[in-house]
Amino acid sequence: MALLHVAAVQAGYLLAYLLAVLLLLFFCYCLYVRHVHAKYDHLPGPPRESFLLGHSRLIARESRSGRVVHDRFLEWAEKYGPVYRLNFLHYVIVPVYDQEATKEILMSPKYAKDKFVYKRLFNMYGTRFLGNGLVTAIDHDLWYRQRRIMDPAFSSSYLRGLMSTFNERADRLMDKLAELAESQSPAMMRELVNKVTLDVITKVAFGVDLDLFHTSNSPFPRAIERCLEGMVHFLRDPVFEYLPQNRKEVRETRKAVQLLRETGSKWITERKEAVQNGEDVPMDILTQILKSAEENKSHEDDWEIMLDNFLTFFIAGQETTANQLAFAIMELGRLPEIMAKLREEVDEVIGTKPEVSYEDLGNLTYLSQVLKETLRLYPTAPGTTRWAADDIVIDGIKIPGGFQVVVSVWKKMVMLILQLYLEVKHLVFSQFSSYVSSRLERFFKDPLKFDPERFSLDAPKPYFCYYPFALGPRSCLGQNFSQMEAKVVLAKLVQRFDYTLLPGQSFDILD
Ligand code: HEM
Repeated sequence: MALLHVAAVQAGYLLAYLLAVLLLLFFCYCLYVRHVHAKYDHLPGPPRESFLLGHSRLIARESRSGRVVHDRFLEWAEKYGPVYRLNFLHYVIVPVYDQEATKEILMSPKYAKDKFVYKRLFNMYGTRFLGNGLVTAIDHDLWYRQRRIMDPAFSSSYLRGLMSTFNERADRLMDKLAELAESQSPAMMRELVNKVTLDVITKVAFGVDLDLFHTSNSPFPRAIERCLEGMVHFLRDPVFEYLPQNRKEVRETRKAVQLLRETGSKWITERKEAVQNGEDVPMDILTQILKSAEENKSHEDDWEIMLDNFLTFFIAGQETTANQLAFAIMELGRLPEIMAKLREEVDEVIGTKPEVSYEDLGNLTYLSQVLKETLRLYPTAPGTTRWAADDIVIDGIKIPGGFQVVVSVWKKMVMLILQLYLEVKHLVFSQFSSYVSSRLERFFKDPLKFDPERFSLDAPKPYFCYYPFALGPRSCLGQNFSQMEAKVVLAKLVQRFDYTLLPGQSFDILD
């Protein structure tokens, strides 16, 4: 009994010690956050809602309410100028809308992608998601090796060879639209262009014909949508996954990621076997993904990295172009004069030809302008972020660089030596929103007006304020691919159909 009493007293002391240490650590952390605030509070910015959570609850609220979070960033950019700050714990986010700083940061490999956003996408809700794939790789060497191997699959000579696939997949959409027109049924264009771009990417990237216009139960469109929605909530709302009302969404998102990774595993295995059996395989993205793993033999994680890239192309290569097409179709439906001008060009360049050729693409200049203007108002991948390691001056304001401290504390406690390594990473990162930049009056006059003339050949080129494909070494690898595909689809649509938008629908952007 006495022994038990002693043990209980000792356990009580231990708990008290532990609590005291935890309180001390929390106190030190709060001091640290205070120090970070003091260091960056000379930057203008909206008032913090909370000492520790900074602006994150406001952003999460905005996201949950269904409003476009970027509109809030736009308001702040208009109010606080080309550089301001936002806080979350010990992180400082610095949105940048200064052209020279945009040029310096995005064009230089010195500024790596930041860990706060991109490391977070390594796993989503505990399941490996984009891992160390091309979009999310932070380590320069790992990224560079992959990019160098992937480049040939996006060279102009390779892309030229994809014209027949672009035409053929676009024709499937035209056949479907003809069917709908015949029966006078409405066409849900966002859904339909999604099918085209998914059909295209799976065919040209992985050699698989999903034929979504004739397959009604493919799980892939929904899985991709689920991943993208999940990604938005996961990035914006740190507590999203812990709220009971979100359990179903979290579970479905995990399942969607698993489905895509399992599909990747299956298709990669089949391709590997085909290569081993000496079969002829296309020099497509899947072949390049296998090559990058071969060159990377020392990397124990190569299978997982192949899957990371499989997911990266499956997702990055599809929805962005589909949404660009959907927005372009919407604007053309709303603006008959622009549609008439485009039709004139398409009639002149394509006429009644059944195929759009590679040479035709260069002559469809007004169509290029329409597509560029679409991405100005509706950038379908709205931004990027970079880690600012060193001090930088933006618009005359000095912004101290991020630094990393490693604090080592060791303490003797109840017969145990507890060594506690506490790594406190203080990250400052610059955020570039193409959505905000393109909607600022100081860069684009009358910014909400859809006007393709902004991109006519004799108009001044936007100077580091228009970057729907990002800029510099980490810019979009699929830019030319996507714009060739978009041009073929839109040219064929305009060549073959007149359309009007159904009345009563909303033109609001879904974030
Ligand atoms: C309208 C269509 C598209 C838009 C607006 C777009 C936009 C972007 C943006 C903004 C980035 C930078 C992302 C970041 O920094 O986080 C990016 C990266 C990337 N995109 Fe695209 N993209 C489009 C289509 C495509 C397509 C069709 C593919 C592939 C077939 C693709 C493959 C990639 C890859 C691999 C990267 C990572 C590049 C790197 O870091 O080396 N994209 N894209």
